[in-house]
Amino acid sequence: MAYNTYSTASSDISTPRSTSPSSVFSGRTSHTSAASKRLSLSLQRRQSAFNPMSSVDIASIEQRMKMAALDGLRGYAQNHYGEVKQDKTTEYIPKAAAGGYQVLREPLWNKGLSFTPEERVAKNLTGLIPHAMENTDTQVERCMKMIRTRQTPVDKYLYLSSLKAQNLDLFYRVLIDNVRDLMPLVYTPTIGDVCLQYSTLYTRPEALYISIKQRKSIRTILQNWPHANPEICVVTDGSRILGLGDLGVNGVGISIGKLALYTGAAGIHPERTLPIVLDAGTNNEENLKDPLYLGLRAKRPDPAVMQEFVDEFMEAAREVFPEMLIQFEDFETEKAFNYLARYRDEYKCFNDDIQGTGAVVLGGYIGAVNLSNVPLEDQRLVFMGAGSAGVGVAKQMVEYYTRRGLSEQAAKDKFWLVDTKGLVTWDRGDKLPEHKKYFARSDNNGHQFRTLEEVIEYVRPSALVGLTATFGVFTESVVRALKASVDAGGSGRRPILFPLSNPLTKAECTFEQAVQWTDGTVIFASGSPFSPFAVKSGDAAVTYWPNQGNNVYVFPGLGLGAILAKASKITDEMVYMSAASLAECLNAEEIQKGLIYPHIERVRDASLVVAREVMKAARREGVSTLPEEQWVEWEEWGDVALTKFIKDRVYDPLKPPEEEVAAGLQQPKQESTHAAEPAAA
Ligand SMILES: NC(=O)C1=CN([C@@H]2O[C@H](COP(=O)(O)OP(=O)(O)OC[C@H]3O[C@@H](n4cnc5c(N)ncnc54)[C@H](O)[C@@H]3O)[C@@H](O)[C@H]2O)C=CC1
Ligand SMILES: CC(=O)C(=O)O
Ligand SMILES: [Mg+2]
Repeated sequence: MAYNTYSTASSDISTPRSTSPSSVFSGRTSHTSAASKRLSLSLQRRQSAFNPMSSVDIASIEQRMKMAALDGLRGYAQNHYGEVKQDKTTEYIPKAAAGGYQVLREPLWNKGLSFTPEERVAKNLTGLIPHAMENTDTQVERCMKMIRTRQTPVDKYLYLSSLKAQNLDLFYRVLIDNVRDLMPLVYTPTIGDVCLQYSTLYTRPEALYISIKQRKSIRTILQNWPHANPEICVVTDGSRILGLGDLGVNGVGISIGKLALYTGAAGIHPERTLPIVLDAGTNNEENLKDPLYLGLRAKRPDPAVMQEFVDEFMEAAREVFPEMLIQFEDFETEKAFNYLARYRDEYKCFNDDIQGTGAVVLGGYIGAVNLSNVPLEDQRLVFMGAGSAGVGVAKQMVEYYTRRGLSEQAAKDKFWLVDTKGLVTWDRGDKLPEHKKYFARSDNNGHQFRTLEEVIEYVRPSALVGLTATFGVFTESVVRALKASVDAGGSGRRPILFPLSNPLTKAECTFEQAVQWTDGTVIFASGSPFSPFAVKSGDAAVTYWPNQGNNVYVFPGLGLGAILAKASKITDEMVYMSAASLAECLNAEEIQKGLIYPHIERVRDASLVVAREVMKAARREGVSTLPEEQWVEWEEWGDVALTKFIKDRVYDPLKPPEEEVAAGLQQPKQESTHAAEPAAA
């Protein structure tokens, strides 16, 4: 019978997971390998026993789904998928197969328990989900309850990851509304643990995994990505993941985590994000020995070979996705600097660890100087760690000083960089790598300073920045010496102390230590979040507020601004403006609390401001390719119009429209209802 016959072309339909048009790894290419053909045949057999729908109808559904996927028309599929005509000649046609089940399996279409009675009927969902119809708040509450019951941060991450695979809108609503609690799970510190165990935790693909062995197929791999026109890609080679070192392919977790924040913290649609890991092997012996390790079991290649691989990737990425912005993430030091220099003028790309971190720390430093009672011109900064982040931050600060009138040399002279061998000087006897030369000191009169204590005694700094990936290097004696060197200038002067390494296990010191060792005078920012710290004094308690100095305050807004401005590249001015605008983002309550970054709950507000100023910088620099008339119009209306333009484009799922809330049509908290009995099933 015709309805029992499945053509190869329609075989995908037999498994809901792989047929959803925008589910990961379904999509435009047909199965070619023998294994997938076998799988597909067995699925056909299984399905033909279960679903006697005609191959014509199935092909037509598949066609519709593919059209929906290719056009990115989610609404098309949602509105029309349930209307697929059924073959009247068949005795029993599972309606769910003609719509409902697919809708529930597709994370971008699934609305959980908030499908209306009408939708349940139209999409053949009746009975496939529990009877209750719930509003967003109730569903968010359930998720938060589930997260709280999970024992470890990794378990909580896994719950969230599973939610993300099932209902994207709900996942992002939960994340956005609970960012203080959940960002530490989807990002640092938990993402560090997830990366360490990625090969064991793996259940499903979430990224593109491009092995150096497949370098001739990079275009095909990119074309296999199921979503059209990604706007932002975070790519890593896993060689320096947070402060955890070379994790090989397991480092892909950081690309996934950063992109969750592009959506959560800046509102870039999740379908427009693309996580990639370039798998060129690993020098991590533990990974190589792990039978479950998912990456290439080989040592990393020569830098020249790696460079060719990355060259090929960049070319292919531009060819397949010409509009896509590429963020380099967590490449080890030399590669980070080399690739940035090599690609920054030719491609739309930036390096988050060098430029994003530079901007976020400068943004915080501007506020910190105001609080420190040490004038900008008197600040002296010691950096512990002279790698991609350390040098990136110091250079961004030099830019700030020169924009305030200092010569480049005078600005540079404010920085003393320290690495594992001590103060970086020209004459300390080792061959300095290229990136350290800019800040190498020559005014040390032949003296070498091997320990941080010696450097502090010599420099008498007002600020100490840690980017070493080494836990505890800011010891009590170091922090007390910093305080003493600041205090020496007069009362009320406060030390700036930024232990910025991630995850928490790599922080140079804790917040509690910083408060205690400076008698509460510290101005503090760390890479991963610490909790506020309360100290009892008599009957009262004083609460100290830490800051999180993490590039999450910059990269989402920088990326969003560059995308919306249709920038052809990322210029220094755009990066600088992300820092300068971040520094302006504090509200009165944050200033009153003595913060230097907005509360993390306001990261989306900050990203919006950063994106706007980045867009304007792109326009000034002549790299925005938006039509001139558009800019003229915005310039007439000022920031209001540009802000509205950005707001209108950000993804803010399951949020009642502002006008409805204002009109009292949507209460902040609604009672759940039960779905009315469907009129027809
Ligand atoms: N808060 C944030 O937003 C960011 C934090 N980071 C963190 O910064 C850390 C470093 O990152 P990268 O600069 O990219 O790494 P990197 O490997 O390029 O640089 C590390 C530097 O620290 C030095 N170092 C290591 N151990 C040391 C020790 N005991 N004493 C003195 N110097 C020491 C090394 O010599 C090197 O100069 C990582 O933990 C990373 O997670 C990086 C980017 C952003
Ligand atoms: C935050 C970040 O980019 C890092 O630790 O590498
Ligand atoms: Mg990073």
